[in-house]
Amino acid sequence: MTTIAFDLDGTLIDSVPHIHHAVATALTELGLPAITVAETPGFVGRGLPILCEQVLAHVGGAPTLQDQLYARTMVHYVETPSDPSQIYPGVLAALDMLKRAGHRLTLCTNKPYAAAETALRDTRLGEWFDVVLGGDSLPTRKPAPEMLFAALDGADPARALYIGDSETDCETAQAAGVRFLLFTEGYRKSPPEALPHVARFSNWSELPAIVAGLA
Ligand SMILES: O=C(O)COP(=O)(O)O
Ligand SMILES: [Mg+2]
Repeated sequence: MTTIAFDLDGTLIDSVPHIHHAVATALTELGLPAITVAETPGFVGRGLPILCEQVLAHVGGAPTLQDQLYARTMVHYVETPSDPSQIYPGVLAALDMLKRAGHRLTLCTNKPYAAAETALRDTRLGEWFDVVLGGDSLPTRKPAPEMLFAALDGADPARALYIGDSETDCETAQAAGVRFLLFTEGYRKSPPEALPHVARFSNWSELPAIVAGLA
């Protein structure tokens, strides 16, 4: 049995439309210009506090509005249903095969826990994971390694795997001493070669065989 940790946004779910809706609605409520869908991936990956800080700078809003933007975005994050059709193709079959192979599946996302919980509930992805950790579950968030350590629950990091889409995930895996697998269709900013990984895949149907070769 291998403990496998998964990232959420840009890895299991193409959540940019949902995130964009929440942030753009919150910006409008605060009387600020909205961001576009195309701009949104550039703000995703380091958690909601950093997203709010960067979005405010981008639209020319006062930094003092950060707490309000966070609070309003959270309301829409939690109240707006997540669409199960935004799960990347092949994710459910891959999770099913990995679970049947006896692996322990866990989730490590920088999305605030309440928003992750509702997304996992709406998409029914939640039932696959033994442990779910969000960006505010611990005093630190990714790329600090504590979230991965907590998901491993004492298992040897060197025997575990972490699957994610971004620079943040790669740095987290490196900090924790966990092998990193890169899903290439998410919200990465740099080329795949720039992110050290033991394997990469663009289609979830490839993952069970990759894991079988590494576990
Ligand atoms: O909320 C974020 O910034 C990113 O979330 P993720 O860690 O699931 O990619
Ligand atoms: Mg991600």
